[in-house]
Amino acid sequence: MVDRPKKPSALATTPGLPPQAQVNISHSNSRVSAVLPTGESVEILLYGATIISWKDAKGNEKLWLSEAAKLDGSKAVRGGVPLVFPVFGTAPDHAPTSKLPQHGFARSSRWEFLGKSTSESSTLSSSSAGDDSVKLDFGLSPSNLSEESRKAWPFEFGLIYSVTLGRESLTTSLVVRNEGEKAWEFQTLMHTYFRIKDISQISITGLESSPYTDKVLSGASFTSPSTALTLSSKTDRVYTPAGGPSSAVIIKEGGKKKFGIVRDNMSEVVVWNPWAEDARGMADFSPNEGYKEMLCVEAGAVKGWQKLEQGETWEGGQVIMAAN
Ligand SMILES: O=P(O)(O)OC[C@H]1O[C@H](O)[C@H](O)[C@@H](O)[C@@H]1O
Repeated sequence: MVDRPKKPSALATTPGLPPQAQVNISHSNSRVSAVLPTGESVEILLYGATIISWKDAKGNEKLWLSEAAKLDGSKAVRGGVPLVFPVFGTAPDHAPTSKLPQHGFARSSRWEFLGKSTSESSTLSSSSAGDDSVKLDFGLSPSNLSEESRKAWPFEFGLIYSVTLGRESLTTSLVVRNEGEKAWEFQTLMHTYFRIKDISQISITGLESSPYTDKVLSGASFTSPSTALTLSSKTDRVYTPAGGPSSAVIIKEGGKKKFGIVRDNMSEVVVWNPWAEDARGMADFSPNEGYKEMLCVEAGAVKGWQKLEQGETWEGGQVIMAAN
């Protein structure tokens, strides 16, 4: 063998290049995951562009995912962050969306992965700074829909859903565009299942003195008290926070801040926990006692309808901050 004393010792790495976010496509091209150089990670199913995992640098999972969730594209995912579009729940009285299944088709259609972009920390001078965040873009258009969904909602649209993993935050944002000539209306919601330790220790602030409808009480309207919200039975409420469409909602556990949610152009916040009986009634909800370890706080635009004329665009989203 020829001796090469000056042989490069590490062809695989480029000296001087700061650490990069890693993006992987796996499970026969059906999942996209990203890991920051500091260890935070996110995993997204192309089915529904559903975020199924978000972990901090220590590997602690922030989202609740049912042990019986279907991850094979046969059913909307029970857990993580399913995306609701173009209807929240069902809307039998709204003719254009009346034929759609509960929560629409976005969570049960296969999206396209459009690619990633990264951004570095603000300490630009430091050459050792690595990627501080990674943004993954997903797209959905009529050509991705099943024939059934196409028939049920025959409008021309384009969606771009961006999931940005940061050091301490996860940002989800949606751009909705009317690509056709006819105007149409939609609702949307980011159905986040937060992982918690004990529902009895949870309090939520940011929803005080705010109008809400209670789906447990046949959609009756109320104004919430000026105190934090706690949960002790089945809860399914649609709040319009008095602080406006970008006011923060804070989830505390045992009095300590656990998550903060800041919305952009999302006027409503849905709070849902099925509690014991309904959890048992859902075939894909496991374990039965899992309702104690999850809480859905969902940012959405779900009261009334967002109307888009030809060529118009709507944009909205949320930033979720996780405390350690
Ligand atoms: O069972 P799903 O279709 O996933 O819906 C789960 C829940 O979503 C939202 O939180 C609604 O407000 C609830 O009424 C519904 O039960």
